Parts: sequence; C-alpha cells; structure tokens
Amino acid sequence: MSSEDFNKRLFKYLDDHQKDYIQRLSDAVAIPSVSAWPDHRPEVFRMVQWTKSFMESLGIAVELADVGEQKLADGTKLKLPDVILGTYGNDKLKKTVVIYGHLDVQPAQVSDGWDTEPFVLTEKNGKLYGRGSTDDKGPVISWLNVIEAYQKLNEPFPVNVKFVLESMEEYGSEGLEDLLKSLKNTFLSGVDYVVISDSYWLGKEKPCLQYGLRGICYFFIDVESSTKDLHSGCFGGTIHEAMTDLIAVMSTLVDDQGRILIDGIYDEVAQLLPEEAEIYKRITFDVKAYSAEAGVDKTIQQDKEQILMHRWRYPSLTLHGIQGAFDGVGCKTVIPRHVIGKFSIRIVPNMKIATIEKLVEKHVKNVMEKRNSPNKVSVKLEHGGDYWLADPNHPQYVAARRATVVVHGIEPDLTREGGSIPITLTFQEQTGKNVLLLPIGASDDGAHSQNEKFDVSNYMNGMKVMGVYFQEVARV
Ligand SMILES: C[C@H](N)C(=O)N[C@@H](Cc1c[nH]cn1)C(=O)O
Ligand SMILES: [Zn+2]
Ligand SMILES: [Zn+2]
Repeated sequence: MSSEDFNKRLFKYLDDHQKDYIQRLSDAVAIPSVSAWPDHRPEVFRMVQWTKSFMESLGIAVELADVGEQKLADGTKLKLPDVILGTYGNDKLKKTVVIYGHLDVQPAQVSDGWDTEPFVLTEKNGKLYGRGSTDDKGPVISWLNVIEAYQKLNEPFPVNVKFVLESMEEYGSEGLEDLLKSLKNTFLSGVDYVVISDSYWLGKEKPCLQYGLRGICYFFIDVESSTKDLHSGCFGGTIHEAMTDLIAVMSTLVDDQGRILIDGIYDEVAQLLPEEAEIYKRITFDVKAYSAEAGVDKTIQQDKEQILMHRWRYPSLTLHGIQGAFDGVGCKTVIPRHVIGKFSIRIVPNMKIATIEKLVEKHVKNVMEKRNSPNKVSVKLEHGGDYWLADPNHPQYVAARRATVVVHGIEPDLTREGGSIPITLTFQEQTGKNVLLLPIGASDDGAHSQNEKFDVSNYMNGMKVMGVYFQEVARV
C-alpha cells in the first residue's frame, strides 16, 4: 500500500475515534497532577500509574525510574514522582525515536478566575477546556493514540520508540537530569532522534516547528523579621518589616520597559547578527492578535520583530508572587513575620546559570546593605534550566516539515519558543542527536493561565502530523 493510501486510512481511523480521544483526555485532566502543590503529590503518582496502564495496554514495556526525593523550603522531604521509561519496538533495522513529555500540570482553581472547573474537561465550541489539556497531557496522549491507531489498522510501526515521561517539568524537572545522565549508555544508547511536543504555535492557524527555547532561573528571596506575625497598630513604625524589605528588593529588579536592572545581566547575551535579524522579518505573526490573546491594551514593543526578539532571544524577568503575605479578602492588620518573594529570569544564548545566580545574589546584597535592616535575608536559586538551540535544517526537521505539509497543506514556520523545557539540552547532550520541538497546540491555548484549552481540531490534526512524522522520520 502506498503511504498516501495508508495516510487516508489513518486519518479516517483517527477521525472516527474523536469521541474516544476526548474521553481519554478527559480522564487524564480529571487527575489534578499539580507538581507544585506538595499535598497533591499522590495525584501526581496516580497520573503516573494511569499513564503506565494505558501504555502497557498498547504493549509498550514500561519501567518506572525512581529519581529520589525533593527537599521543600521548610526542610521536609517528599518523594519525587517516578519517571516513566517506555520501550516500543526493538528492531535493529528501524530508527529509534525518543519521545519526551510531562504529566504534571500547573496549579489551577476556580477562584483563580476559571469559567469552568479546571479538572473537568469541558467542551465548548470545538475547544476542550481544562488544566493540562494543551500542557502537556493532550500532546502526550496524542502520541499514544497514534500508536494505538497503527495497531488497530494492523500497520507495522515505522520506528522504535522510547518514551521518557516525567511529572516534575513544571517544577524544573527535578531529578531528571541525573537520571538521563545515568541512562546515557543504556536506555538512551542507539537512539536516532528526540522529539518533544510541549509548546505552541505562534498563531492560531499556521503550524510551526521550533528550534529554540529560553531557559529559566527561578529564585526565592526569603526575608524573616520576627518570631511571629505582629499587630501593625502595636508594632508598625517601630520594627523593620519583612515585607517592606522584600518589596524594596523586588522593585529594583526590572523597569517599566521590561529591562532587567541587575548589573551585568546582559553581558553574556549573544549579539544580534544581521542574518538573525532577517529571520524575524519572514515569520508570520499578528501583533494585534498577540495583544488580544494576552488581554492587554498595549505591549511594551510595538513591531513584530521586536516582540519576537523579546520573547525568544532576550532575557526577561517576571515577579511571580510572595508566599506568606496576606492575600485574603478583607483587611487583616498584620505584619507578616516571614515572606518569600518569587521571581524568575528567562535566559537566552549565551547566559550561564552560575553567572546569573552570582549576579542576583550580589544585587540583593547591595540593595539590602543600603537599607540598614537587621532582617535575615537569603536568596536561593530554586531551579534552573538551560536555554537550547538546534539546527532547523536537520533531516529530522525536514521530515516533520513534510508531515506538516501532508496534513495542513502548508510549510510550517521555523520559530523559537519563549518558554522553557528545562531538560531539552540534556537530551541533546546525552544522546548527541537532534532534538525537534513539534508543537500541536495553538497560540491562544492559554497554558498556565485561566481557561487553558486544546482545540479539537488541533488535537485531531496534531495526531495526524505525528502519525505521518513517524513514517517520514523512518525514511531520513
Ligand atoms: C513550554 C512548557 N510547556 C512549559 O510550560 N514550561 C515551563 C517550565 C517551567 C520551569 N519552571 C517552571 N516551569 C515554563 O516555561 O514555565
Ligand atoms: Zn507548562
Ligand atoms: Zn509543558
């Protein structure tokens, strides 16, 4: 049978089973596998088991790798979720593809402003709302659905597959780097390609392939003033308050133009070369749609090239929150005794995590010295992940481009991603092979945000691209 004929059968099979795929995603979204919430760790374990059972039902050999414990800020220890290592096929004559994805999700609560229950997949107008629908349960399940479709069609699978599915990605992939290093000469030996579907198109219509990611350095600034919370009427004006110190420090990190104010932070940023500047001009990107997706009236930069460069090739600093601060309704007149400020810096070529860590420590120390405060202040790099860049002309990218054209009838844009997938560089280094980012979600999916969703059309077309990608990559 020609590959065109098989693709027709594959696409029909997938289309005919749309309902089953939505139900499967719904079952996965119903497990609130939030890696950042320590009390939800059993749910993360449940998600690992759910996925393991699904994989085993497809004949994938699954091994669970123990990656140790996580040490929490209060000193307590928590077991890290096992990493799923799956092996599907072991034919020496076939190429071997590693598929990486994650099963954990960002926190979500209705009170954050969701229109629906975050852990109940809700279909409305062709969109599937739910936490993890696009990031990253939908794409992970898509890979598995495709394997099932090949089986049901009695079609030999074109490649061997090795799965690495973790459940701490949203917390910096704790434990995974050491595991991959230990697997270099065993599980990861003899692989040919690595593919990751855990990112988003640049727009809503046009598919893309991605060859770059920003890295991330996530910091905690810990300030402790007293042994207990205090009455602001009795003690206000007489003591150095933890929150006042913390806000003073946090307000010195970034200016109103998004420029990071930490001395030396831009020193290692790669210079923009004329060839690189040209790339941005050719990319399809709608600035107005971007503002609308963000729900803002105005972005800092106005032109397409500048916005893309500030997403992909310049660092940014975001203030995320303050643990321990009063954030309830009403007017509690408390002086919090202990607060932890959280911020992250997205890093780009050629910034080094160790340098960033030192510069941040120095900056906080300098600001605090000027404040004459007796409070205990410490800075901690909670987690760090490197930036990553690959060669978009590699044959694996050519294979994925062909697959995209077969399904979407259009050449994908070659883009980068402003977010981070901390383990990507480790895969490249430990396998010595090309890594491809194959996004199937749309730019307005709202990963990490309220009302995260995955379009049914992206789910269905994403599986078709994956199905054809396996054939194309088997040939290169
Ligand atoms: C792009 C990917 N789907 C993602 O959302 N990555 C996270 C990774 C992370 C690192 N620390 C916390 N989360 C991100 O870019 O924020
Ligand atoms: Zn995410
Ligand atoms: Zn993700």
